[in-house]
Amino acid sequence: MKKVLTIAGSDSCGGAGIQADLKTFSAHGVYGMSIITAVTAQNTQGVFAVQDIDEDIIKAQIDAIFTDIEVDAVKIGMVSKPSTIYAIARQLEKYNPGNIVLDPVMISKSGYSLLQPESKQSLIKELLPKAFVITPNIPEAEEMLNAVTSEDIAIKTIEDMEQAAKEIYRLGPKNVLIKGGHMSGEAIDVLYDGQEITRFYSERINTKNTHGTGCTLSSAIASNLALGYSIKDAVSNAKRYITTAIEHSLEIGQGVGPTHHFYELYKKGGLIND
Ligand SMILES: Nc1ncnc2c1ncn2[C@@H]1O[C@H](COP(=O)(O)OP(=O)(O)O)[C@@H](O)[C@H]1O
Ligand SMILES: Cc1ncc(COP(=O)(O)OP(=O)(O)O)c(N)n1
Repeated sequence: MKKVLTIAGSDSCGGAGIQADLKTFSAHGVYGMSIITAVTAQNTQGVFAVQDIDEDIIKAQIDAIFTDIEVDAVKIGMVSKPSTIYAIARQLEKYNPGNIVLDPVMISKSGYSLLQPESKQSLIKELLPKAFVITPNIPEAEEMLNAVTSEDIAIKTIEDMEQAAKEIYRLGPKNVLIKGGHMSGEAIDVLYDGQEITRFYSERINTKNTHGTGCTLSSAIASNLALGYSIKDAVSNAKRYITTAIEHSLEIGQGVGPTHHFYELYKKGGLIND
C-alpha cells in the first residue's frame, strides 16, 4: 500500500487541515500519516485560537515516521511560524522524500491568518525549492510575488495566473499549480511545469460550503503522485476529486460547510471503475 504523510495543522471541525488530508488519503486508498504543526480551535464560522506545536516535537514526529516507514508522498499545509518552517526544512534535507506537495496556507476562508507575516520569506526560501509542486490560491500567489518583488501584484485574469505561475516557478519548485477558486466564472486551475502551461477546467459549483477545498486538492494530488501518476494526471484526477467533493459538500454547521469524502464519491468522480 502506498503511504502518504501530511505535515499540517489540526482543524477541530474536521473540514480542513490534517483531518481533511487524512479523509482524502483514505478515499484514495493510500495509507495516511500525520505530523501536527499547530492545533486550531476552528469551526465553519471561523478560527478562534491557535496553539503552535513546539519545533522539537515536530522534529521528533518526523524522525519517528522516517526512521521506520517508507513515505511515497508528503503534503505540507499550515506551517505557521519561522521556527516550524526551519525544523521541517532541516528534516526534509535529512530524509529527502520525493513527491512533496506544498500548499502554502496563509489565510483561512474566514479571514484568519494561519501563517505569521514574518514566515512568508522563510516559506519562500526554505520550502519552495524543496517542493515537487506548490499549490497557491490566488491571494497566496499574490502574497508570494509581492514578497519577492516588493510590488503590488494583482492576479485578475487567467493570463495573470499563467504569468504568476511562471514567476513562482523561478523560486524553485518543480511545478506550480495556481488554483482559481477565488476567481469568478468557471473554476480554472493553471499548472506550469517549467515547459508548458496546462489549464484544468471545471464548472463552478454554486455552494457556500467550500471549507477545506485547498487542503483536499493538495492531499488528492499527493495521493495520486504516490500512486504513480504523472504531475498532469495527478492534478487532473485531483481536480475531478475536489469537484465531486464540492458538488456533494455538506450543510454542517452555520457557516462555510466542508467538502465530502467517501469511497462512493470517489467512484462517482470516475477514478475507480469497479
Ligand atoms: N465553487 C467551486 N466550484 C468548483 N470548484 C471550486 C470551487 N471553489 C473552489 N474550487 C476548486 O477547489 C480547489 C481549491 O481552490 P481554492 O478554493 O482556490 O483553494 P483554497 O481553499 O486554498 O482557497 C481548486 O481546484 C478550485 O478550482
Ligand atoms: C488547520 C488548517 N489548515 C488549513 C486551513 C485552510 O484550509 P483551505 O482548504 O486552504 O481553505 P479554508 O478551509 O480556509 O477554506 C485551515 N482552515 N485550517
